[in-house]
Amino acid sequence: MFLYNQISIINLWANSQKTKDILQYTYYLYIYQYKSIFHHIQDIYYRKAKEDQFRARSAYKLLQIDDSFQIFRQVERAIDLCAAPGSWSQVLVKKLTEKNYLPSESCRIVSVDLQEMAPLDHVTQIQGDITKKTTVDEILKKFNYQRADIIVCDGAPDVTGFHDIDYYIQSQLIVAALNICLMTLRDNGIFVAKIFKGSDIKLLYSQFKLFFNQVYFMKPKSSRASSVEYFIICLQYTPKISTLNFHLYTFLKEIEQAEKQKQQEIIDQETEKEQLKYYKFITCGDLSGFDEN
Ligand SMILES: C[S@@+](CC[C@H](N)C(=O)[O-])C[C@H]1O[C@@H](n2cnc3c(N)ncnc32)[C@H](O)[C@@H]1O
Repeated sequence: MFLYNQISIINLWANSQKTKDILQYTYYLYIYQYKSIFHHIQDIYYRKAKEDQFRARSAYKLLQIDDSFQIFRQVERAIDLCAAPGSWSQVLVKKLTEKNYLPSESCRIVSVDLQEMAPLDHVTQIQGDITKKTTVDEILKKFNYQRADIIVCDGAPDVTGFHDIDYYIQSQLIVAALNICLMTLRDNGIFVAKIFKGSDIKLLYSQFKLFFNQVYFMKPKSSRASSVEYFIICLQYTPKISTLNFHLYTFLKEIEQAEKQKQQEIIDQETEKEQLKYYKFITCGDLSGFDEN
């Protein structure tokens, strides 16, 4: 009886604990939703984007970068990397239209993203990964092998919450974007990309300085103060050295890969040989009646 009472008290306590947990969870969910709705209502750029029919408030970041650096002064062909949902592409369309470079029969804006993006007039879309060489080939094909005047990249990985991993993936996107520049950007072209605060700014500066005459960092005022994002703005691309560097880099990489492959083949052959080795069968146990020959 005593034991039964104890069990029912524990059950009662556990049930009340569960209800408490559920109530607490619902409360947090409610606060979270309320906060994010409130955040949007408060956010002037969110409202402005709705009014100006931009697909995302990020459009203003690119517009503000342009206000400071006049990045669209001589732009006829543009590449938007990591473009979805497409507000930067909308800015590109707007800027090229102002200069009467659009509409045109030939392709002038190419946008790439892993995700499918709703169609946009004057924008040629590629659904692909910017870290893949095939994507670069596709971009070049769309431009009929002509080079771009500007490349923008607002790439951001799906944040895992593990800072090191997030920074690493973000930096890989920048490396991929830079590789695309090396293969598709014209002499004196412009490159703009999102970076994360906490990235090694000095290192980034010196690396990009190898390829561009001018390198700047900026946080547009439409970028939330709480966000870790910054932008790198690179002007006057100087392909002479960089293309050579890049070819040298790919050449060395190819050699490295070929060597790795060769080593792997040798290892595979060795293992296969080991496995095929003939082992003499030795019987064990009572061998008194056994004649080997
Ligand atoms: C912040 S959003 C870009 C917003 C966009 N600039 C705009 O204004 O609408 C980041 C995008 O990066 C894309 N992305 C992340 N990794 C990528 C990759 N490896 N290749 C292509 N796109 C990638 C994501 O799919 C996502 O749509």
